[in-house]
Amino acid sequence: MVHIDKEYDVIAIGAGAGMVKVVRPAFQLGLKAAIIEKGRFGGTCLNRGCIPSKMYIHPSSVLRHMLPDELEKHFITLKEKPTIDFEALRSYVTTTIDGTSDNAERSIKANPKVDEYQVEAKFVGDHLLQVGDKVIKGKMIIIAVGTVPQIPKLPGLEGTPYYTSNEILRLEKLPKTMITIGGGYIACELTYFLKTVGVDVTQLVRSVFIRAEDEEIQQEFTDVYTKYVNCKVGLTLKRVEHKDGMFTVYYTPTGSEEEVSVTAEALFVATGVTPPTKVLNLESTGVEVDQRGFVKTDEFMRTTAPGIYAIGDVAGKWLFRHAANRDGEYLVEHVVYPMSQGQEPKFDTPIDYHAMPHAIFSFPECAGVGKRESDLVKEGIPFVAGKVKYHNSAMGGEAMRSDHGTVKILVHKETREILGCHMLGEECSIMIHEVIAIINRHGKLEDLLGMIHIHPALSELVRNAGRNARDKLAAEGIELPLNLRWC
Ligand SMILES: Cc1cc2nc3c(=O)[nH]c(=O)nc-3n(C[C@H](O)[C@H](O)[C@H](O)COP(=O)(O)OP(=O)(O)OC[C@H]3O[C@@H](n4cnc5c(N)ncnc54)[C@H](O)[C@@H]3O)c2cc1C
Ligand SMILES: NC(=O)c1ccc[n+]([C@@H]2O[C@H](COP(=O)([O-])OP(=O)(O)OC[C@H]3O[C@@H](n4cnc5c(N)ncnc54)[C@H](O)[C@@H]3O)[C@@H](O)[C@H]2O)c1
Repeated sequence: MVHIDKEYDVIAIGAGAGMVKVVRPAFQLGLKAAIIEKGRFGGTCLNRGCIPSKMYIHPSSVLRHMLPDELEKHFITLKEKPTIDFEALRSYVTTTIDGTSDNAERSIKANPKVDEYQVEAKFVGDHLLQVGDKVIKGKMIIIAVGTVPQIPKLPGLEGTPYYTSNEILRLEKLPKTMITIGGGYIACELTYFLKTVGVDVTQLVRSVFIRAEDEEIQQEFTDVYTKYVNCKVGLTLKRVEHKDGMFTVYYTPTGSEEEVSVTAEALFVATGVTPPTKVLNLESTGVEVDQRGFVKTDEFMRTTAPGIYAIGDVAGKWLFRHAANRDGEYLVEHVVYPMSQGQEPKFDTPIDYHAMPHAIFSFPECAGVGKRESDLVKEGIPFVAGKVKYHNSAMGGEAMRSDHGTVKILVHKETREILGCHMLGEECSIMIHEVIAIINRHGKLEDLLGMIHIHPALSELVRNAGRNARDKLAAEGIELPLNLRWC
């Protein structure tokens, strides 16, 4: 018989979304709650993810706008080459994120309504967790342990001082030269930042960039990105050598047997993420994981063990902070709040991810929501794709003089429901939001075109893509409601 030191209504493992989105509302609703966190409060997003990366990327974008080509376009000359004080920026980033994390932890420590265990948790039974020398029990347990960098089995790599995003976001000094491995979100965002602040980077991409993106956007991203960053695309990595402080990565280009290599001072490995579920000792519970170690959950975030839930990255569905947040909000509405009222969980409406958006904060920037063109083709849904280029708008063209950028909007041919939208170009992570609102409400083309768009804001591009979809519907002889024809 296991001795139980303390019992709770709600316990979350992981102080990212688990803390802010579940444990905090739980104790605010009067439930007995505990948080277990082995590292810093705030999880990946605050300490080594979204926040520090954007704190580096934004100044990089300011600097990129000062590149001679950009300035000449707007008839500006700069007498001296702009430089970035990396040490000052690094210090600002580190102090800000560490301060926010420390404050969050301090406020939890000072709060008598919640217990904090600063250890690595592991299960010792379905509702039992070992936290240091104590065993605690939770009626409801939320696994919110996120993901960690995944390292490929590449001969010669293990034991070398390569960087992952964790180290890149804490760099004390910029390397002069660097090799990046990977073509996903992390590789493209952080390599963009490093290249812009002056690191001579070569990026090695196995097959394609940002593979989950709508194909057309992916192609334009590749065209623009590879003009900005030196990339080798389409290859098989062979091995890594670390000698005299230098990394050499050997690879064969696709279709060739000949081994080639690239050498640099630093190596950045950005080849995906993996869930840290092995240490959780899930074998002592009924919680099952899939082949990659992600916790299996249903559409109510229930694991295969009653009363145990998984949210965020570890559930392997959507690996975004805004997704983890929504998972937490859903659990509070459907399980935590009813529990605080002495009621059973409400498993009536599954979580709705159909309007899950994303953005890639690289150069170029991309954003999307809903179905891709290839999804609609595969699903046999009749649609038209309304498209517009940035330069075909007053702001994107005449004012900003954009040489790239697209907005594409996918509309159901019969119902005119907006099914997806994909963008590439300046500020598209902001522009996408009007379409998120429409898709979220299963809105139609007339909902977009009926809105008055501010002239000549960049958002007119979204409307113009909608107009293009309308014209395509009309060209196919599809009868349109009167209010659509002149918008
Ligand atoms: C470089 C980078 C940039 C990113 N940029 C963005 C972005 O711009 N926008 C976006 O939406 N997403 C971004 N992401 C992804 C985002 O960070 C994650 O989707 C999000 O943080 C997941 O939240 P989570 O709560 O599921 O897990 P996490 O935030 O990872 O939190 C999990 C916590 O659990 C703790 N933990 C793990 N195992 C245990 C254990 N056994 N016991 C106790 N504690 C444990 C960890 O220490 C961690 O603090 C980025 C990620 C990276 C790496
Ligand atoms: N802006 C954002 O929202 C944002 C930013 C960063 C990260 N994230 C999240 O973090 C997750 C992880 O990002 P990521 O970039 O690590 O993963 P990813 O899955 O986006 O990209 C991984 C890349 O590594 C490559 N790769 C994998 N194994 C390889 C191997 N053995 N050899 C060569 N290349 C290999 C893949 O082909 C791919 O290009 C993303 O899925 C995303 O959801 C989001």
